[in-house]
Amino acid sequence: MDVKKPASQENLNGDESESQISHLALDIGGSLIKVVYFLRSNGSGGSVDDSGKKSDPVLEGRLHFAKFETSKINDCLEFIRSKNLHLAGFRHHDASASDKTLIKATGGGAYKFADLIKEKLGVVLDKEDEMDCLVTGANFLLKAVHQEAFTYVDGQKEFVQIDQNDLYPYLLVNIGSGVSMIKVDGDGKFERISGTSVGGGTFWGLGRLLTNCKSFDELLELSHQGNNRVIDMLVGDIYGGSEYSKIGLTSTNIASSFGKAISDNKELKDYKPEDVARSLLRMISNNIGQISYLNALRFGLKRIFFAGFFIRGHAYTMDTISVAVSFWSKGDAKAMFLRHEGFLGALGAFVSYENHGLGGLKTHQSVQQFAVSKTYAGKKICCLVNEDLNDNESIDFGVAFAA
Ligand SMILES: Nc1ncnc2c1ncn2[C@@H]1O[C@H](COP(=O)(O)OP(=O)(O)O)[C@@H](O)[C@H]1O
Ligand SMILES: CC(C)(COP(=O)(O)O)[C@@H](O)C(=O)NCCC(=O)O
Repeated sequence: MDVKKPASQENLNGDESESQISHLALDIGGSLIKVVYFLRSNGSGGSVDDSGKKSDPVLEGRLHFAKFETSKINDCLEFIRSKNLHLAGFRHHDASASDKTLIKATGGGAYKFADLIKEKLGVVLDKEDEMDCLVTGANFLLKAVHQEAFTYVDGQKEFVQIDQNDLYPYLLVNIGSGVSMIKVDGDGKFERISGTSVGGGTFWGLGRLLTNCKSFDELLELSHQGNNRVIDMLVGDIYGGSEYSKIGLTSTNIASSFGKAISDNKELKDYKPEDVARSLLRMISNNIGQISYLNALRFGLKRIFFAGFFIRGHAYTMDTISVAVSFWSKGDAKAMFLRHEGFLGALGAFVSYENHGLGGLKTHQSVQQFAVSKTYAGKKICCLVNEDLNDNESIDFGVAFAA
């Protein structure tokens, strides 16, 4: 596709000045809309010539992350409009009117809400395949961002050093509303090998019905305080307090999630919402961990990276998934998590701007000791991330406009 200069460099009047805005990418999922946008630092980069090429190849700035509930898409569109981010797209050569500004977008909502977004923001969504974007985003993070992946064992988070020459193959498990399991063999080389509809949407949907929680965070917080043993039937409950060691089950292993509810002669109201939330979270996390391991086993994959906003960096979720993977693999396989867990698709869509000649990505960091220099998608990327990144709000970045 031929590209004119970025629309962001024309007629901006809003919050973010013309000199600051670069690209915007969206991932509109079943539950959440993920927004990634780049704001360049004041004064960074050089001038843009008539053909849209930058004389200085690198713009320095920050990559920002935001998310909104998909059901509140209007809030998201208002956010984009208030920051004038919608002007940060690109245009076809033949575009004559402003409604031809294109914004990279992925996820089912890129189809579902295309007309609404065109009507409200006057931009056209340039759709990228969701699985492509998840893999591109994962590879990008794993290769270019320092301390992105970590294990979570016995309450301890440990960052994993990624050896770029020994990254593939791996299993990517994206736990969004539903769950996709993707075998990744390289940049752009992958196969979606499995999935399950019992995912984040199930936890939030069932949890809402069972506990009357008003928000996902409330449900998660509630689960933190609960005790699943009140509702789950343990091996010991069946075996009179004993373990069933012959088949590797301890007395405290869950024999049947929610199983106690069949014999307790209780109504839902007799259970504490926190115990229900805990059992539900454990059941779903455990199930995903187990299915993931079985799929890893099918293809002999040792590394499993879990992503998606279901995880939310939540200790109990990560612990349950880790234990499930470790239990079923007898310690052979390891669950790993990503700091930017929910933004893989949006990052993948962002990275795809470079396929249109609109700026290869160069990430870079100002703290020299954490500098890494990677080849990503055939391009050299130097990446640095602020060590003070604590709530995944931004990464220091450089964007190079195509030569
Ligand atoms: N604020 C939130 N509102 C709703 N769901 C949330 C929230 N935070 C985390 N979640 C969880 O994350 C899931 C969505 O994850 P995500 O990776 O964004 O998938 P999708 O692309 O399907 O929206 C939800 O189903 C829910 O389990
Ligand atoms: C259809 C989806 C790819 C959509 O992605 P999402 O919005 O859930 O992130 C995902 O929900 C999924 O993989 N569901 C599982 C379907 C299945 O394999 O049974």
